[in-house]
Amino acid sequence: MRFAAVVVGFVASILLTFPSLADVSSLLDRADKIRSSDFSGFEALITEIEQSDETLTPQQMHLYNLLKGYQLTFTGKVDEAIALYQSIENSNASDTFKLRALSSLVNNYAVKRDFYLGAKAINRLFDLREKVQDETALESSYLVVAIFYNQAQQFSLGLNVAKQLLERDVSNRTQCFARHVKVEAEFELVKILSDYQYAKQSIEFCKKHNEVLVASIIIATMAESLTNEGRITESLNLLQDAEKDTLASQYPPIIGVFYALIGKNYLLLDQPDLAKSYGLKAYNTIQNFGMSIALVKSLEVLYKATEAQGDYPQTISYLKLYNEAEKAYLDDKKTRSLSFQQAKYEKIEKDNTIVILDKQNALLRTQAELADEQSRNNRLALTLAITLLILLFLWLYRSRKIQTKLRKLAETDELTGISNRHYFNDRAQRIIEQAQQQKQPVSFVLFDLDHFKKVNDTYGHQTGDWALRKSVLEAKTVCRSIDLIGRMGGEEFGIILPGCSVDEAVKVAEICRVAIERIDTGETEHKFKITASFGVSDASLCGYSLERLFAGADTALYDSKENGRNRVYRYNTSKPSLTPT
Ligand SMILES: Nc1nc2c(ncn2[C@@H]2O[C@H](COP(=O)(O)OP(=O)(O)OP(=O)(O)O)[C@@H](O)[C@H]2O)c(=O)[nH]1
Repeated sequence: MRFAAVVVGFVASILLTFPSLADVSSLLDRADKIRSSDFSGFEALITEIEQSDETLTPQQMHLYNLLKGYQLTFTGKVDEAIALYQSIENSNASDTFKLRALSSLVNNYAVKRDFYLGAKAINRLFDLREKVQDETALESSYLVVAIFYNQAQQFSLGLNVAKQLLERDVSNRTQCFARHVKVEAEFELVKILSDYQYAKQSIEFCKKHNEVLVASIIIATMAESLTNEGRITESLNLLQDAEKDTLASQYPPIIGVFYALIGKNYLLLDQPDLAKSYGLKAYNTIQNFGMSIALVKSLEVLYKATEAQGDYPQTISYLKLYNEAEKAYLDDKKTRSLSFQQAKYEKIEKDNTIVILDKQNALLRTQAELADEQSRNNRLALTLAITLLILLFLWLYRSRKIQTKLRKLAETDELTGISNRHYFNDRAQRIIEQAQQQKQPVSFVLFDLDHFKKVNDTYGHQTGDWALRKSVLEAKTVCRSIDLIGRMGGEEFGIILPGCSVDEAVKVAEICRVAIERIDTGETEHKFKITASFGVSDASLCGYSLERLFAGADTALYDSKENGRNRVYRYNTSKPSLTPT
């Protein structure tokens, strides 16, 4: 309690006046610098800022709010200060500003003795500290936490943070305060200091850097430790040497402790009168300051001194007051510790919940990743299957094409593009069978180019090939789609005409003969005549047999050749069916 107020309230008494400053920004910076060393100057600057016409930027507004909060705390408006700091914490201020606000919040909760909310603010402060680089804000946050821990009776924690702070390159003021926290924590843990040398150095350090009040507090701690060890005279000397400085601080809680400790030492030296006078000094200093350890100590000295003096009525009244003050003090101590523990366990519970949630999230993430992986695998498998299918399809298509090509090659006469004899026979056989089943007529025309050897011999083999292709083309033009034309070999061709009687077939043959006869050979650059001789048979004459139809047509063709060529003969007659035009 005594120290929380010191942190926010200790100021130098020198009042500085400032010349009118150029802009709000420099006013804010100056106010920030002098706030703990010159409170009056600081307040003057705050008033100047408030009266300025300048509009504050958001950053300047955050700094102004921080400083305003400091002013509110110092003037006892702790609740208002807390509300302001909370608004900074929840604003869009930078992390450094937020850390400063949180440090001040912790400090204000300590002043308010609300150790539960203070401990909760410390948890938020720890989270934020990771993100802040500003050394001054960090240093100040460590110091506030260290002091808060001691206030909350968590001396091991206070000692730890003070040690961390002393390892850093901190300001002299912070070092002095951290040294005090360390000495106090060590003392409170075992009630006897182990290192008086360190305590002495700390007193000297703080005095050297004008932190006289903090030096007095360390002196009080050291003196109490000496008293506890039975080193009464040393304790008394230490306290009396520092009495003047301590009185100059005008800070009742520490003056009260000093007097009470001197009184206690006199008690132990069997000097109850002196003990009582210091006990009274202590009591008078502290009695209106509220509950404090100084009050408890002063009443203890008073009831023991009056008891030693034999003034029992006084002893009873002091003892009554002592019991009340001690009970209140112990209750307060217990409450501080419990409040802190409650916040601590709530944090542990929250952290555990976060750990569980994190684990659940990790599990969900793993499941999602697995599902993702599975769907990726499925997609991959599908793509692979589709690719394989496409490849298979392409392969089938290609092999089908090759097969078709091969089959075509096997079925087709290369030179003319019509069916070769083998394929012609196959298909003709089926057409004839079908005609027989349907009792339909079917005819067969066989034709052979005349004196073709002479064409080859006279105009060359290539011209002969041309004549063969051209004759076939002409023959095809007279054929219907259901007719089948094929090359029987050399310059001999056959046509199967399903549904045609021999008379109709003779007419078709005649048209074909005329068409071949009319071929213009000009494009070969040779002028010659192409003619062909025809023999026609049909199923009514030869029966439904390819062999017999062929033989019949061949006989007629022979007759045609024998009787002058370039004519159409039908089987079984001795005269030509039609004469050449
Ligand atoms: N240019 C060419 N000539 C062929 C082809 N196949 C057969 N020949 C020729 O056709 C000619 C057939 O001659 P021949 O059997 O004596 O019959 P022709 O000369 O037509 O006499 P006739 O049939 O009695 O009118 C031969 O000279 C063969 O070499 C071919 O694919 N191309």
